[in-house]
Parts: sequence; structure tokens; C-alpha cells
Amino acid sequence: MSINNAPMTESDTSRFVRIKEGDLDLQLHYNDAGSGAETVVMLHGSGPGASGWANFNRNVEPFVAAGYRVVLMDCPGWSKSDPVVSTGSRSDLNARALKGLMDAIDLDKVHIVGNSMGGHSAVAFALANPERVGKLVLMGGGTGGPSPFVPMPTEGIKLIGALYRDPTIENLKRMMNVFVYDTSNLTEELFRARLDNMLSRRDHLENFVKSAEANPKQFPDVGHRLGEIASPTLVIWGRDDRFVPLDIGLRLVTGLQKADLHVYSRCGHWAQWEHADKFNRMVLDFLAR
Ligand SMILES: O=C(O)CCC(=O)/C=C/C=C(\O)C(=O)O
Repeated sequence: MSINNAPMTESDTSRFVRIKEGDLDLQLHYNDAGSGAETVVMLHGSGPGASGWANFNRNVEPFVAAGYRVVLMDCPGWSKSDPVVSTGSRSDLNARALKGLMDAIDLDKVHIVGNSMGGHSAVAFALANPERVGKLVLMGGGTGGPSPFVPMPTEGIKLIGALYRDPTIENLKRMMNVFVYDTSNLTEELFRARLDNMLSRRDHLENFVKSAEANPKQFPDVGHRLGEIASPTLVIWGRDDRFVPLDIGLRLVTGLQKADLHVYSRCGHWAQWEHADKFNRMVLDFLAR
């Protein structure tokens, strides 16, 4: 709840900023909530129609209530941010966008919570800007690269590709039913909101397909560089993740200097949403330590 006890909304917290960072010169959309001395940036995943608000709407208020400023960045090519075709590392591109955003709104150092692509991007940011990262929280992402156990691309990533190429409600339902462990939580309202978000930006959908054609490895394997990261890191994974398998979480916790891994049972690729209460308590405890 906000100060006047009304629920916090996407539109109340919606902001735009122009960033110039290296070869990036574009308008970014972000949500900005709370006014604490420490800021938590949350980075969303790469599915069609994803956004900071869609991924983290169950997390913003508890973090604000705990005294944090929360910034949700919509990555270039998603939601209300400007379109982009990514021909190199999209993790690096998002990391440059985050640096541009932090410079533009005067954030010196932040904690970063990254979901899937957001986790890959958080790691890319920490590698490029170690002095600007407090703690990291990575869910279902952190590095690209092969799984020794699960055939890749995984079934979830194949369904994302199919949805980008053919954005129908049927393909959306196919993808989202694999997203979570307990599909009874997926309402028609949720499907409709996500479909509207997707179809409102067909340029983003087309650009994602062009990007994947230009460079199928949008999220490179940075496993060999994980040891450079000294930020305390909490890795959270769904046991039933069918998009980015659990063994990638094991690679992270093995490679990073200071990382703990928690595996949630009965949980797919959206731990922060499917197990929001447990996730919020665990991450807030980690940040406060
Ligand atoms: O390809 C990868 O490694 C990342 C896949 C990814 O980011 C999927 C994320 C999906 C969501 O979180 C979403 O659509 O909300």
C-alpha cells in the first residue's frame, strides 16, 4: 500500500528518461516507487509482453514497505521503452541501458534483482561496473550457456520463440502454462493483460525475431568470468523451471565468489511471482544482513 493506503499502481509509478550510453541513445521506461536511501533495481525476463511491472508486481510494495526505493527498468525492446534490434550480447546491451538509467536519475550504487534475462543482464552489469553494485539476487538466469543435463533450447525457450513468431492467445497460453508449476494461478485476466501488452508493441516482437536471426546467442556464456564478481549474491531457482534449468543455478553458485543457492519446490521460472511471500521475505532478509 502507498502512504494513503491505496494500492500502488503501474501508472502512478511510471516514468520515462532519455539515456545516452555508448552507442545507445534511446528513451527508457521505468517504474519508480518508494524513497529509501538504498535502491533495488529489478530487471525482467525476455518473454513477449514482459515488463518490470508484469514480472515484479507482487514484490514492489513489500520492498517499499521495508524502506527501499524500487526501480523497475523496462529493457530496450520491451514494453514502453524504445525499440532496438540486438545483434551482439543482449545482456551487455541491457547492462549499458541500466548504467545510462542510473546516471540519468543519479543512482550511484544499487542492489539488483534479475529474473531470467534480467539475471543475465545483472551479471553483465556487475562485470562491467563492479563498484556500482551492492548485492545481487538472480532467479532463473545469470549466464547463458549449455546445460549438461537438459537438451537446449529448453521447451520453454522454444515456446517463447514460437510466441514471438506467431503472437496468438493459444501460443501465449502454451508458453505461460510451462512458466509456472501451478497453472491454476493463471487467470484469463492475466492472459488477456499479457496479450494486450504484447500486441501493443508489434515492433518489439518483430525486432526480437530479427535479433535472434542476426545472433542466436543473445545471452552469451559468461561462466568463465563469474569469479570476478565479489558482490554477495542470492541465487533462487524453481525446481521445476522448464526455461532455464536448475543446473545453471549450480554453475552460478560454484563460480561466483559469495553466493548461496535456494531451490523452491513446486516452482517454475517465475519464483518471485509464484512464491512471492517466501521470495520477498528471503530477499529482504538477505538485503538487510
Ligand atoms: O533465454 C534465456 O536464457 C532467458 C529467457 C528469459 O528471459 C525468459 C523469461 C521470461 C519471462 O520472465 C517473462 O516473459 O516474463
